[in-house]
Amino acid sequence: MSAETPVVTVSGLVVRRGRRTVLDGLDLTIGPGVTGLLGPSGCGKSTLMRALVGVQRTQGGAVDVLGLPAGSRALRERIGYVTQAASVYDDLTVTENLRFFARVLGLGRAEVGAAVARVLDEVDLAEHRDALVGRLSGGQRSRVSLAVALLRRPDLLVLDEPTVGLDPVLRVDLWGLFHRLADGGTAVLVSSHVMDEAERCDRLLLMREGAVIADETPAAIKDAAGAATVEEAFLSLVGGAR
Ligand SMILES: Nc1ncnc2c1ncn2[C@@H]1O[C@H](COP(=O)(O)OP(=O)(O)OP(=O)(O)O)[C@@H](O)[C@H]1O
Repeated sequence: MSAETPVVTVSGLVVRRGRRTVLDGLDLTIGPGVTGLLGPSGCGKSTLMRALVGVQRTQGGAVDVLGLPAGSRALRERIGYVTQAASVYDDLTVTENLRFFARVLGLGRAEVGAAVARVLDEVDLAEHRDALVGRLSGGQRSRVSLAVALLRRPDLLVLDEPTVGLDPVLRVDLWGLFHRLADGGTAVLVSSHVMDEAERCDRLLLMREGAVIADETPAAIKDAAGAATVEEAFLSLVGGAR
């Protein structure tokens, strides 16, 4: 996929959840590399991610992913999605979890061993392969969920706040991993409400109340606002929008 081809195109997206219009005519594109989706709690990041992976009912507009409408069957194996909720089994080992999910995801018996070995290596968990997931640290558990999402070598990886609750060292490790995956050709979309993580993204989408208020590299966002940090830039953009 060329650098110019958007991996995701969202046009005029409207999503209501309950009585609230969470996204009201949202337009954006997402390209290759690591894109950060940042904004305050409740601004609609998870809702947008759900729409991209095709699990969110929408009331208008269009979402295209890898050239297909979001939710298309053909996209299932091309998108990896890690939610905030734990999705792996505590009473199974890392390898048992991965082998189980590999089969659920439809990998052939002959492919499972190689796929499990590859993802263990990618998320740097090979030495914990026989540990029960329930005995792992928070950061290691997040990496098991991530490993599950990598089993099918996704073209797009959607990660909803993957660094929540992790200590700074683990967060840095995880961002290193996102960039390695992006270098390998997987477009990575990561949400966070921690503004200092923004600096680690190739590109940022800053959201506020269901709208994108900036869509640029971290450096360009800071330059435009004359700010030293993305957090300062965000606050100045929010101030300007009032
Ligand atoms: N199941 C639901 N039913 C009704 N409203 C919902 C539901 N889930 C979320 N919302 C509302 O939709 C809005 C956007 O929520 P969303 O989870 O997309 O935000 P977010 O930016 O991901 O927040 P956070 O950073 O806290 O995860 C919020 O106002 C929330 O209250």
